[in-house]
Amino acid sequence: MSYEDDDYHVDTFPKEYGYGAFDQDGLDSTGMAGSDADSKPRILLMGLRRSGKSSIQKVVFHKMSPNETLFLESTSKIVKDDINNSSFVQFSIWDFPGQIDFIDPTFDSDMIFGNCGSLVFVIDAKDDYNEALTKFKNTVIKAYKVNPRIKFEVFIHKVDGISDDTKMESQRDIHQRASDDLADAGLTQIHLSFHLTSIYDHSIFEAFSKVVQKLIPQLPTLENLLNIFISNSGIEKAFLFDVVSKIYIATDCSPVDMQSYELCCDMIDVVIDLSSIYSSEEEAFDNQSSSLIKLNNNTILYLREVNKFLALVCILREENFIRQGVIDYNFMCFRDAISEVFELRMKSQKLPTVDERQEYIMNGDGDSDDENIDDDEDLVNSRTGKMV
Ligand SMILES: Nc1nc2c(ncn2[C@@H]2O[C@H](COP(=O)(O)OP(=O)(O)OP(=O)(O)O)[C@@H](O)[C@H]2O)c(=O)[nH]1
Repeated sequence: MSYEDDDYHVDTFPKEYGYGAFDQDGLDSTGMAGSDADSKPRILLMGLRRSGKSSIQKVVFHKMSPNETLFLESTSKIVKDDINNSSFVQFSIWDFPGQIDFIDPTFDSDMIFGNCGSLVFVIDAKDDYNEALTKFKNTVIKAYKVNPRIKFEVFIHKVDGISDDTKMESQRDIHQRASDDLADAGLTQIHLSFHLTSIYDHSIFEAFSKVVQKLIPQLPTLENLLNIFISNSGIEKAFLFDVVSKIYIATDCSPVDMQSYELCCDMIDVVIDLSSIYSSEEEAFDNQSSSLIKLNNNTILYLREVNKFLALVCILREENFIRQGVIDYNFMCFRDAISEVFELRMKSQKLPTVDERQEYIMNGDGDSDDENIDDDEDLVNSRTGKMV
């Protein structure tokens, strides 16, 4: 099967329940892009050949089953993919061919890195990573020079089948060597984030959740809302999910444990699967979507639709569910607040063009974000004040 094929198998989601056709607006190696994608923050997927970049993008955003990535062909040109599922989650992912040479003077680094939100560098943990680290260093130096606001994320990838000790040792070694290389280049101030990932489990979704969250300016507002919602409703943990990709765009401040996250992901799969098989409605997920699953350990999973793209999935003790009326009422307040944060964002959001962003970076101007955050705080206070 070719990478360019449209009819790759879709895992558990109905095919039409996705982000639409895979946008193959190919870019040439000098990076000329379509104008629409210029306005959205970019996530760049970079790394050596066969490190797993295309597989990650296909599995997380296009529901390809991990086994099918074995048949992906090598990427020969930059491929961009617009993710437009909601006002909160809007970005474009650019998948770079492994062989691209960032040091080549014909590579238009201003254009590529200018509007870049995150640079995800994928390192194959099962391979010798010396060459990958050299490429990583050169890429970071170049990218940072153009745009110091880029978030650098390192995926230590393909860690399936590797023991926990070896994983930790690889992470420690890669972290140390990458930081030393950058320090030698005089870049001690750059913050790198490391994630152990595999497409064969939920780790890739978890890692991508964290990457995407850093690009959502309203994250503190969403977290704040979730904190107040769970503490008023007797809930242990709540995730605000992007339903299509199953990445969580926000959660409350209690630590995330992988098992809880996996349970919530599985619940979304169950709801969408059952709904698409048995529902008479056209959409598998709509404003009536909700579900309750009782586990055999006194725990309840409770899912509610927030809007067309987002679902809130909560984990709570069975005895706290006696107050379902309170939970539902608080949820309504929460949902209203979310939709108002949306509207505020829509109003204030005129995404800057690449040139404006360049100017913004050079001037170090950050006032508009601060104003938006103040507006969001007022909103949180007014809405959560109504919760019981
Ligand atoms: N075991 C394992 N294999 C993986 C994982 N992710 C990707 N692969 C495999 O790695 C191989 C290369 O994956 P690609 O996604 O084509 O790699 P790429 O980085 O896009 O490669 P180029 O397009 O050549 O730059 C495929 O056979 C995938 O099945 C993973 O998490 N675990």
